[in-house]
Amino acid sequence: MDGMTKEQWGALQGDLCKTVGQNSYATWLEPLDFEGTDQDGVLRLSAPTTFFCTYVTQNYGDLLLSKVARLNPAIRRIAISAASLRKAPAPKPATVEAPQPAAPRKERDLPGAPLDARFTFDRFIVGKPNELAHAAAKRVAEGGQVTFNPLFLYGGVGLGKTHLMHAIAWELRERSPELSVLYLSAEQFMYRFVQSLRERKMLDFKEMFRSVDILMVDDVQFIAGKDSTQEEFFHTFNALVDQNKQIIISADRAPDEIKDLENRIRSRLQSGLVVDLHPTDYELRLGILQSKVESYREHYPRLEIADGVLEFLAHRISTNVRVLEGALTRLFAFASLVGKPIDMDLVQDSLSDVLRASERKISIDEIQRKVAEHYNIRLSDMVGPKRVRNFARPRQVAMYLCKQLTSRSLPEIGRRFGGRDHTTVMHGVKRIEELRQQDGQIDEDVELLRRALEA
Ligand SMILES: Nc1ncnc2c1ncn2[C@@H]1O[C@H](COP(=O)(O)OP(=O)(O)OP(=O)(O)O)[C@@H](O)[C@H]1O
Repeated sequence: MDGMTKEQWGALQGDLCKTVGQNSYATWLEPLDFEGTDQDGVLRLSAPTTFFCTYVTQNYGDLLLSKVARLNPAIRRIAISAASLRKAPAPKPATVEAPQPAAPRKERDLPGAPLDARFTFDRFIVGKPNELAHAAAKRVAEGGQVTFNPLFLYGGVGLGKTHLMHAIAWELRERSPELSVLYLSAEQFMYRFVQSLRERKMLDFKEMFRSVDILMVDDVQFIAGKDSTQEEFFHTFNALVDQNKQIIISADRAPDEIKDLENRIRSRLQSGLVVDLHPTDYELRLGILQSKVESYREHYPRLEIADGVLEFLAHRISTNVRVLEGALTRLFAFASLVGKPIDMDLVQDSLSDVLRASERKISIDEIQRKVAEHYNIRLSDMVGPKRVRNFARPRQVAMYLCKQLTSRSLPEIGRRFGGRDHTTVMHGVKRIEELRQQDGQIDEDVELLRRALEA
């Protein structure tokens, strides 16, 4: 059997990304370079650093080997070495070995997608924005009589739809191993369907989909505009509902907002329970970060996180949870690579791109106006020279919020406050930080203003 080619390695990338998720892929797998294969079935990869090699081998070695071996059974081992050391004498590459002889892989007979081991209910943090979706998912996972069919979960990118679906599947598998649970994406459904048409195996396809006890289809918006796939999906759907089998669907929007979806499918999708995952709020983001830190401790037991770092990330990265997780992964990796604690300096160094991309578009003007309004003072007094307490305190609050909510530098903020020096801004920011600890009223004011500005 021939060795693996660079093209084959390239062709695996999409699949790897899907399996481990965009962030982990971009952090750990995308930087791997294909180096070649040896006669004795060793696939050689290189990574940027030694730490990287060890980390990837320990955490992704088995996954890589199983994917590679499936594509090319001649590969029995993967060796990852650091690119910078490759030419140096004999650094032992981190390796992962296939069991000898390779145990025959037990293929599942259902064509579902693999479930992510991390996506369980235990690891799903519940907050106001997702409590309804979580409760509905939990109810379905408890099995028993089918009460709402289908369960339709929807929400924006990275808010936990796939996590909840996998969690349902894990729990059902554990509670009722006899049930056949099929989880797949709408894209895979279409792929199977087209393949069966091409291979003239439609009967097998229909039989297989109609024989499952629980069908879960992720990202159903994908079939919009794909007429024959919709048609087949509709029949599958009806057949299962008729047999009182549970269906769980997810999408990035509500059924009536999915364009190019046949009306009969739309109304079918709406006929059960439709629940949405709302955008995360600060408390939920902080909870998720705290729980992720706990799970990272297994890999990085000695890393310290300075006070305020998680709070800062939860404030600043509000787009989606995936980005939040990616930021934390990068911070931990960076800190352990450079051997430094995780503090605000490290955050600024290692996450500048993420922070820029997720920066709120809150302007200094807006902050000044809101704060002046809140304290009932004129805008001109906020930026004017008067130093009386009535103006100075709101001015400091506004400076503090400018520092927290925009990426403007201290000198720039100073200029916008009537040409003040950056040390004045720094002093103002510090003062408010102290007052927030000592004075409940100020703390409440600042929090209220922050929420109003972010709303
Ligand atoms: N409430 C939560 N608690 C813990 N982790 C969460 C939570 N919500 C989302 N996540 C994590 O965020 C990441 C993205 O979630 P997931 O893949 O489920 O998003 P999605 O809604 O399916 O997004 P997409 O629309 O891109 O498919 C996952 O790693 C998931 O574990």
